[in-house]
Amino acid sequence: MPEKNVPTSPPTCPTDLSLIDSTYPVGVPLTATYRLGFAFKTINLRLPVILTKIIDQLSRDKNEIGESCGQEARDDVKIVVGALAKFKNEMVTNKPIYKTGCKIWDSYLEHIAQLYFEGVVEDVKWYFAPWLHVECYFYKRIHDAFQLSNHLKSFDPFRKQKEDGFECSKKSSAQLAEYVLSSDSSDAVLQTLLEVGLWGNRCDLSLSSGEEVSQLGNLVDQLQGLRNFVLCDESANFWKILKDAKTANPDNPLTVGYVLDNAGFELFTDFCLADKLMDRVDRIDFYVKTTPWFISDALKTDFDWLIERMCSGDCSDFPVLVKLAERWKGYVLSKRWTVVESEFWTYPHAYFEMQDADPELYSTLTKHTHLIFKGDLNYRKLIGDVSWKPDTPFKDALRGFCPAPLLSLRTLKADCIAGLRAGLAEEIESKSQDWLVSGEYGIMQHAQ
Ligand SMILES: O=P(O)(O)OC[C@H]1O[C@](O)(CO)[C@@H](O)[C@@H]1O
Ligand SMILES: [Mn+2]
Repeated sequence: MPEKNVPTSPPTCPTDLSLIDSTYPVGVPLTATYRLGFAFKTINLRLPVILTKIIDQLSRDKNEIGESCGQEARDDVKIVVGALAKFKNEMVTNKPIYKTGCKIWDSYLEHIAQLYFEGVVEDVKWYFAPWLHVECYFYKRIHDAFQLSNHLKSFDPFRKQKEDGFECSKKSSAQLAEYVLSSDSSDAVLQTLLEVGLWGNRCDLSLSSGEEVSQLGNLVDQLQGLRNFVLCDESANFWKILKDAKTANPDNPLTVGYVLDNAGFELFTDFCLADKLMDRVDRIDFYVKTTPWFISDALKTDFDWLIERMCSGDCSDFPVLVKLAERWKGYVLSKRWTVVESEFWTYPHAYFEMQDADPELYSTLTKHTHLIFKGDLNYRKLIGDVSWKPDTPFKDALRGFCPAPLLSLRTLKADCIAGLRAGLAEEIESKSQDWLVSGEYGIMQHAQ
């Protein structure tokens, strides 16, 4: 690991509430301290908007919630809204990141305080703490507000947006389904679906603060035009490892650990890729979150909903969707597709910390022939949300995390990146100033 690129010493996080009018220096965890970084924009603008939307939506829907969950649930709405409003005030006034009473979170907070704030927990504040920690804490606190209620503990404030995300992309989904059903399992088709999976990641709802993002048009037809926007394509290693593993041990079951990101259209693209992958591997384990996360992230309920929805009368206009979903149901029933829930994905930890924080999950991941990590947040956690020099080797940025060979498919929506060839970042920057956060560019990076 080249010492010069690794942020061994913590950044100086000013505790005098002064922000810095620049973007991040090299080698520090991203924080909102730097006014010109995307972290600042997120904490200053995007997160308050997301929270306000939840509060408004709950207030608007309280009668409906009362009708479907009972009068007491209607009263619960008031409790949750009160807690969220108080929480919003903490955030916008840069209060400390308070303890939550949850051991794993509280000790992580102490760890952050030790690393960056000389152990003073009260100094870990919204604008000065590492962005990754703060943004994860944001969703944890939203979830905690619902835990104060009696009847809304498992209420998902983002469910409707996630479902709408798929509904609005139905036509494109049907075109993709047609492609999947009518094509063979050649290398070219599999590569096409890998790229489809990559670009499916443009459809997250967090970047848009919850505004509808749908796929329009036939994604397969759009791939040619999108190829110039792939900044790093190491996907050949993925296919090679699967092939070599089969040749070396034809009787050993091959499995892929597929760490999902967003529900809705992105999940649909993941299923299309997984469908064709079944000709190469024996089993795919899909890793999902356990609580509503970054608006559109997939839960087990979203996984099940999508397949059910496709089989239901609501998709009868698109028989290809029904047909494909029947096949996917079969994979689930035969356990060739499994859903694995783990709380670790909703911890604030970067992945280089997984082995200590959740040795069991780490060891489960080591058993896969290959791993796929979808999306921007997974990428941020892979490289520790650090402002690496963009040509830092991806493997170095992982800081030892590599439980099995892994492929990251990510469209760029946060200002951290590693693994680019020297000079490329500058080239792209001269064409598009917001290339790191616009979601226009993508990477397929591999490590083993
Ligand atoms: O769904 P993804 O691809 O992980 O994206 C999540 C989004 O949330 C962010 O973490 C910022 O809110 C960005 O990194 C990204 O825009
Ligand atoms: Mn997401």
